[in-house]
Amino acid sequence: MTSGKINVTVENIFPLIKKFLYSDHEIFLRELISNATDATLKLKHLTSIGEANVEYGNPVIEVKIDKENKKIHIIDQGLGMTKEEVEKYINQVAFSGAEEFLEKYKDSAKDAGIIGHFGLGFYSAFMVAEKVEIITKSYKNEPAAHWTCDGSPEYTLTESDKTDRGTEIILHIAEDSLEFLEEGKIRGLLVKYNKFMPVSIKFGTHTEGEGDDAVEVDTIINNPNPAWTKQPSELKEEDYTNFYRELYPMQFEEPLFNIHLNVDYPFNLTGILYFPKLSADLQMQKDKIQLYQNQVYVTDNVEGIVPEFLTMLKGVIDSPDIPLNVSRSYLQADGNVKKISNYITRKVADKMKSLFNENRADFESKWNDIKIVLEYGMLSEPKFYEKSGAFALYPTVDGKYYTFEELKEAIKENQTDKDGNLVILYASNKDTQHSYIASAQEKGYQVLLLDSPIVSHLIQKLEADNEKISFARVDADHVSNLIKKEENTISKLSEDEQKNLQEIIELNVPKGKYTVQLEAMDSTDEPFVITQPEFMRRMKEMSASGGGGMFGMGNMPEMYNLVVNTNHELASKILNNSDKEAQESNIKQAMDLAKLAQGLLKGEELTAFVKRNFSQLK
Ligand SMILES: Nc1ncnc2c1ncn2[C@@H]1O[C@H](COP(=O)(O)OP(=O)(O)OP(=O)(O)O)[C@@H](O)[C@H]1O
Repeated sequence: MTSGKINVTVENIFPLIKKFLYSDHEIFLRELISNATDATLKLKHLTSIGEANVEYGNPVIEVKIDKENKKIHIIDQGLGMTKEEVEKYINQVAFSGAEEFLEKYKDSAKDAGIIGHFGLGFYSAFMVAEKVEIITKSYKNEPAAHWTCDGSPEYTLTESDKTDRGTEIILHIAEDSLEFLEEGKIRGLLVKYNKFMPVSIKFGTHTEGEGDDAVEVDTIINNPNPAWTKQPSELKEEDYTNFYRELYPMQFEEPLFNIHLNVDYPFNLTGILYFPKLSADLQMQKDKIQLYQNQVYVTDNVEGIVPEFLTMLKGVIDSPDIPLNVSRSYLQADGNVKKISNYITRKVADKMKSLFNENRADFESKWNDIKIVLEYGMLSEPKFYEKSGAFALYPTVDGKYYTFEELKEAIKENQTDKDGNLVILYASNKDTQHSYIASAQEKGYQVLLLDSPIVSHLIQKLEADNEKISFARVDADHVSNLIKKEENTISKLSEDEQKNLQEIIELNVPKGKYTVQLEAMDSTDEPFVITQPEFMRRMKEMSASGGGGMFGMGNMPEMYNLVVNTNHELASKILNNSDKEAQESNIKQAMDLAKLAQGLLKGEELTAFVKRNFSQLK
């Protein structure tokens, strides 16, 4: 028997491990199963190249709970270790690794985000165990070894009579970790971390068949060959949907699209991303992409790895090339991570383009469910924006879908103003802006329906990037002014009359809230229209949905213009009415109708309006 002192300078490392890793005790199981998997795959490799002269067979990793004796066993059929190897890999190397880890991450260790990702390996067993045994037999023809350590730096190492190849780790669970002896707890951890590990993991047995045919079979926790490890050519659409179910058993909605990621140079990355139907609560949606390294689950927080706009997607990314033992800010500066992020962005753009080209009608039908992600991408990733011209859609209120180029072509004849600017009209709500949409359509204008919360930012960007193009919401001005065609129509009223009319109306309209603006328009255009100037409204919206440079704008009061058509009969009628009361009531009625069309007539005012109009019916 050998006994000795593990070579460490930190006097007693285990309490430290416990303390630092407090919040993530559960990772011990992932670490030990990873080691068992590595040992199994290494043996597979050795047998395949003829270095190990043993039968690889169909190895299984078994996890067993012995509740009575407070023990957990993790048993593999991998390559095992000789006594010398235990000495070398467990006593010396691994321990120095743990020590180095503590030295390096002492200060930042409180950042659980880092700590959980650090493969502390074998020694994480001491987070839950007061004593750990390793009984291991190498594939080489040598006696088995038995290592025991009780959490102090002392260990013993003897020979063992184990005859079958592989390693058994026995954890004597500490009093403060007895929860890990619960079957449900362990099953939960196995499903969380090991659901897709490449070697079968057995946890207990269950009965299959009934009556005389009933047999007891091993319960295998994982799917060792998940869809993302296969080639896209091997998979049918149905396989992708099935894998989505496997990933999110509680999710009942079908995904809209999937994107298979598969690259091995200059970095290694596989995965499948899904576009889900987005719920209104975008925050809830985040962090649903799972990150794996060689089929071992690492985290579902992919911030910094996946471009921000894609964090609303679901699915799996598997890459051994993402450094996880670093802080998030460092991650963003890492060259590989940057490349991975760019690759994913490009793949998503390419996929959108091919979906658009292959089946435009289908793509259009899904546009409303995916536009937020794509519009967000256009705003935040210049590369994505460049490519978006090929698939980004601009729907009209009538359900037609244009690309930006098509749109420009379709409207250039009728919607170019006298200065040569192309004016794109849009509405954000078909119902509340109905009367404005109708007026615009009467003039033969196309009206887009742009209703996502970040659209004001996108419009701003499109205007900045395209010369002589501007966007105006249909209620931004009187329809005759939205797209100014020729010099103003001549006013029927003289300048004095106009001045007079302005005063009369201003007297009857709440001060500060509305700016009265007289305009000479077609006599058939509406007499009173309330508009909301585009610029102020857009800045306010941008500020509300979060955006730099608009600081404070969100708090500005709503600003409206009251546009009065001086060529409409009503203007003359008001002006020439000598009965003050009748004049007032004409203005009041016209004003209320204008408010009604803009959705501003509410509450008490609305009640009074209804009452007044009923009484006029009498
Ligand atoms: N089940 C096992 N079978 C065979 N060898 C093992 C087993 N578990 C651990 N080892 C050996 O012990 C070494 C140390 O393991 P440990 O988990 O501490 O570190 P690691 O696996 O090398 O790295 P990591 O910190 O990423 O887990 C391994 O490299 C391996 O050689």
